[in-house]
Amino acid sequence: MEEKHRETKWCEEKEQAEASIWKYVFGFTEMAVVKCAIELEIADVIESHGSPMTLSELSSALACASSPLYRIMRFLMHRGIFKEELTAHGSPGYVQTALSRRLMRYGEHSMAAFIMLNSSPMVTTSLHCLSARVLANETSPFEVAHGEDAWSFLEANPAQSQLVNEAMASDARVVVPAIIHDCPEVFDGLGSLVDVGGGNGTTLQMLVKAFPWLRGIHFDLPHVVSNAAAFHGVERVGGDMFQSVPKADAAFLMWILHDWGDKECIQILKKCREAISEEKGKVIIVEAVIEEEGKMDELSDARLALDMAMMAHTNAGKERTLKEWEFLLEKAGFARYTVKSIHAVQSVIEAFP
Ligand SMILES: C[S@@+](CC[C@H](N)C(=O)[O-])C[C@H]1O[C@@H](n2cnc3c(N)ncnc32)[C@H](O)[C@@H]1O
Repeated sequence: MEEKHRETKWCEEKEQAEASIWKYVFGFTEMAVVKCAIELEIADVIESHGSPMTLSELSSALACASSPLYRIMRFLMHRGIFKEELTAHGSPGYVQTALSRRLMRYGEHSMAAFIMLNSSPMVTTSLHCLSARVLANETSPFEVAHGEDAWSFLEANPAQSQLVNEAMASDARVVVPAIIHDCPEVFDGLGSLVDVGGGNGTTLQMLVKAFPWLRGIHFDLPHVVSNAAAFHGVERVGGDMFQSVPKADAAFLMWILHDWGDKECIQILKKCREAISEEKGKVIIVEAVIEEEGKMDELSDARLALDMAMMAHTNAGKERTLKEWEFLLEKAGFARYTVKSIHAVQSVIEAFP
């Protein structure tokens, strides 16, 4: 009886594998089709049409042939990215979903820039070299692919640097409202905030707008800060966080520490600790916290994929478990910390001197 049960289970597993393997055979295709939809601005065109849009209306708006467009839309509809509804004349038309709105170039919660970055040759070439890192731990796939580390490469390639900054900004436009909504108390009592590695300044602009009592200091590498737009209430400072961090009541680090190994993180955190005020000071870290087995949620896949991205694009960066965060904070001399979950891939960790 038990033998029979085992055999049935094995057959079911084999059948499942036959279907699941195609997900990997065509894994990149899904990304390529979504990238194609972003390049054509399909979601933006359907959004501005404002009602179900027929294939012929869509193809004339995009000035393209209807037959390849039909096949692209069939693929995207099958994945639930667009939906079909009848037009006022009873013809089938395409409409947006919450997911397709994320593909709009100019939408409020657009993640188009992040997809454009992750499907760009700069990113995919280093992902192709992931095995080099596994075979020799010190090897950086990014360096194997591009001949230098990501920061030197980006400094020498302004167009690629812009691609990264736009991608980060698109994530910031999603996660910063979640922070403001889910834990506004984090900013209570603070007079000034330095955003360490603030990218193109999007995050700090949103924080200063939401908490107008904050004086913002946008701190990043000189070539990054010099390309960021000026914003009322925000001072721009170029420098190196490994040397020193501008003084403020609190330091804010979003998607910074996961770029670095433990030794560098401790160095950055110590510089932040020196920069903040001793009484009301704190360091606010916005990063993923990898869950222990069995405590996964619907964003766990994204956090683990991000860890693979860190393995591919940085020398020693990684996503960290709570125990690993605790280790870093203790080594950097912080007395205590709290962790707040928000509706995002990241959590908010507050570390106090
Ligand atoms: C992944 S991006 C995060 C950007 C931003 N915090 C966000 O979440 O949108 C990492 C940032 O760290 C900055 N960075 C790298 N090395 C740095 C250094 N030594 N000093 C200051 N900033 C640095 C990069 O220029 C980049 O803007």
